[in-house]
Amino acid sequence: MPVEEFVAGWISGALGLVLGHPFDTVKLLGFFKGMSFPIASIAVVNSVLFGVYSNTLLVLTATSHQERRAQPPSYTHIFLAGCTGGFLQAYCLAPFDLIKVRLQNQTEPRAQPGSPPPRYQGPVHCAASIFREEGPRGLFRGAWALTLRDTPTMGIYFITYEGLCRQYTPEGQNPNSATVLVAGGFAGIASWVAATPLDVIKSRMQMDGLRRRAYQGMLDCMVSSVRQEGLGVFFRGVTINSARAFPVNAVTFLSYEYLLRWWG
Ligand SMILES: C[N+](C)(C)CCCC[C@H](N)C(=O)O
Repeated sequence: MPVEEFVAGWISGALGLVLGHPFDTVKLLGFFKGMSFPIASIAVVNSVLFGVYSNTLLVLTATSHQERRAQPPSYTHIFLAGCTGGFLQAYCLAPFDLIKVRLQNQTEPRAQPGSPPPRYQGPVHCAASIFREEGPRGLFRGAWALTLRDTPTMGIYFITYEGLCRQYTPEGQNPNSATVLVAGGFAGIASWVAATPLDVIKSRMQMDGLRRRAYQGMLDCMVSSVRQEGLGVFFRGVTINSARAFPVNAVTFLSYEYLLRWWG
């Protein structure tokens, strides 16, 4: 099984993430607060995404990464491989994402002296507390919403990337850097716009129970969010998600493409 894609996915994901982190934390105090944890987690998550994507294409089309420029896979195959990658990476991402959301949501108390100390002291403490209080399943709170968010939208991600690259590249050639950056950036925006409604629900499920409110499940969370806040709730954060998505995914795809080219 080719492993280059796993390694390239890891490195490129980490590079993209450094760029995106300030956007992730923009509502909060310190911009680069908690950077080492996401870097460590992206190692697993992005390499699963790109590794599974590429190996699924290998199974579906019997072409390796190197052969795919000359024999481009169909969009159906690209979509299916993207969904498969998205599905599996969501499962790996779930505990990391839960911890990220929990930690980011407790940043405010720092500002007020005399307020109670934050519940979690850091990522390891957060994971350990959840594990102790709720067992291993607690670490997968919101995982279903996350999987639903990422499976189709990762298909959209790769289709947009490939589609734009093909549009602006002469047949049989590799896309140039400008094309890769723009296609990667728009792939990020397209998939994040589509992912935002379930992203909102996912984050609410992950915070559920901590601040009194307890949802019965994902559907209940959707219905009560819409009842209280209207349909606009599904687009909460869409602008910041898109602003973040462009640079993050431009850099991710650029480094991914070039690492694979260097390695032959
Ligand atoms: C599927 N979904 C839209 C959620 C993510 C697509 C892009 C993934 C990338 N690591 C990023 O963080 O932007």
